Amino acid sequence: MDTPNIDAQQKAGILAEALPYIRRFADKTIVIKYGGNAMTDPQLKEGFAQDVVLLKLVGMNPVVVHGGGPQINDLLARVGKQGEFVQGMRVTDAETMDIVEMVLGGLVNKEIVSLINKHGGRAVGLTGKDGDMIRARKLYLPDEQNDTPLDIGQVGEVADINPELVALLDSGDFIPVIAPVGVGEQGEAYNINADLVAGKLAETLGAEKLILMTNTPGVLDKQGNLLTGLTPSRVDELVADGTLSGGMLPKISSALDAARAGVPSVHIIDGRVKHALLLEILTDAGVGTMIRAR
Ligand SMILES: Nc1ncnc2c1ncn2[C@@H]1O[C@H](COP(=O)(O)OP(=O)(O)O)[C@@H](O)[C@H]1O
Ligand SMILES: CC(=O)N[C@@H](CCC(=O)OP(=O)(O)O)C(=O)O
Repeated sequence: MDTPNIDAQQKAGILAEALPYIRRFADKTIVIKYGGNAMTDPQLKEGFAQDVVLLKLVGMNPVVVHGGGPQINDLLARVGKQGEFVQGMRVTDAETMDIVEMVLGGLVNKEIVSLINKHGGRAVGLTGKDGDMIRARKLYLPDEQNDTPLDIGQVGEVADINPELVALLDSGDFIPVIAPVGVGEQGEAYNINADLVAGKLAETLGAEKLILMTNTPGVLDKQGNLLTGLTPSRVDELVADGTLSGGMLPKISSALDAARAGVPSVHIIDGRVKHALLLEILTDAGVGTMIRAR
């Protein structure tokens, strides 16, 4: 009889170790935010799609919300415009909004859908306009120097999410892939930061986990060391002393809101690590930063 080599035995052992996690998360919803910065390497993108398909096949309900900030910047540059951000949010005039919608709802969304489907999943791509799913209102940013809030154009915050469409897709074994474009009362489009959509969606769907995949090992302190766990008071300190800035601001705020709203586990992880999703969900190897409600 052939003795399986150690490599195969190790693989079998690893698969067996995943069993308790598979049982624990069966039928549970996992909202995965796939950041534009984490989707640069073709091999990593393939790995991401494989992981999502695997999670679905073992009985979980992965729901993907994607970003696409760098991809929007690329198309803006091609039409001679430079992306501008305030407090981690893109200043969005009418022309920029068209490009945001084209890139997020078109290029990026369909690329992720195709990748998942190539690996045997049944992904369906949507924006928040589909089925009137993500209703938005205009977002005004606080201005520290002034009492008047800042107007950064067609940028929205989530007013309300209708979970019916996602539930319908889940029940049909489809994998929803959602672009963060919201719809206003008059049918107008709003550009919403993808972290905010993912957090609200996790809350609305009663998700078991919210995973925000980005391009850093997690939240880092001033010296660049990984902070593996964060409480709201620690986050306040890190914002106040400037340790958290740019795109990390909406991310952490969305993560905290979701944790406080009862999402049991909220993580910011490094999407540049191969199979980061499987490591996070199916092993003890904690990767990244866990955000706690208290
Ligand atoms: N303390 C911090 N720890 C980690 N990243 C930080 C921190 N402060 C700011 N950042 C920035 O936040 C970025 C992640 O946010 P963002 O660029 O919006 O990525 P994504 O496309 O994944 O949403 C990091 O690449 C980093 O430049
Ligand atoms: C208002 C706002 O900033 N919207 C984002 C939406 C995309 C996004 O969030 O992409 P990442 O996750 O890759 O950063 C933007 O226009 O870049």
